[in-house]
Amino acid sequence: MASLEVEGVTVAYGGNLALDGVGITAERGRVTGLIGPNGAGKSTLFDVVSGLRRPSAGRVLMDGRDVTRKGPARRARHGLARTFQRLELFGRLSVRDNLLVAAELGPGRRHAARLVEEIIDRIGLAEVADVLADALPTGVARLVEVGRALAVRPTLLLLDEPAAGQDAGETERFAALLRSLAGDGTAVVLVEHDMGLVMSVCDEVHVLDLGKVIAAGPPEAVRRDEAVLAAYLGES
Ligand SMILES: Nc1ncnc2c1ncn2[C@@H]1O[C@H](COP(=O)(O)OP(=O)(O)OP(=O)(O)O)[C@@H](O)[C@H]1O
Repeated sequence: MASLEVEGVTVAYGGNLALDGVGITAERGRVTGLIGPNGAGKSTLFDVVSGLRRPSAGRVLMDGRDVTRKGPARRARHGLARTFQRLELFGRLSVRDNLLVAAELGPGRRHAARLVEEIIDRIGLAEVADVLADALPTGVARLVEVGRALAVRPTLLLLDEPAAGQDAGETERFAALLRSLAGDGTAVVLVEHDMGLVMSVCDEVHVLDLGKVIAAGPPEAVRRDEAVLAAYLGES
């Protein structure tokens, strides 16, 4: 059973259809890419999956259970965590405390301090653990967001442009982290504009354009798909 199933999801902003009958799935142990030109509907789909926006049609299932009418807190308790395209860290807290706040809310709360140190090691944040989040370069702040999402021990992890602002070395380490999270059995869904990263880490890619899924499959098939090439060529 898929960790995440989205079926026929439609969202309109006024008269503009941001999502039009969208269906995607994500499995545990796999990295699923969600790509598409600017304005395709990727962040809106994350909002629907995480419970921040109610679709006008369609369903969201987590581990086979219909959560379409459940709020974000219920979905989080069921194992969902996400990061945001716009950074949402507590700027006046250190990196360690940002992680701790999340860990104390999650299923690992009784061992929160230890869990946080494990995440700091795993993501390579030891050097900045005591730095205030406001003082971090964007690429590092995005890693801290990922760390904060991990602090609730998610089974379904939605990452919205996590590699933006990272240099080539950071992106390479980040790719290894994504593979290792999938290796732990997490279902990772990745929205990302860095095509090199998407193509190298994803097991499967779904392509959105103007609110519709125009292609889905293994990265090497999707990158040759004519509808996908046309959608990206049309991007100004
Ligand atoms: N709050 C909103 N009110 C009205 N329209 C919105 C709102 N949020 C998004 N939209 C519109 O919905 C469509 C999908 O936007 P969305 O942000 O989901 O796309 P995206 O694929 O995440 O884009 P990007 O890659 O630029 O982040 C776009 O046409 C956008 O202008």
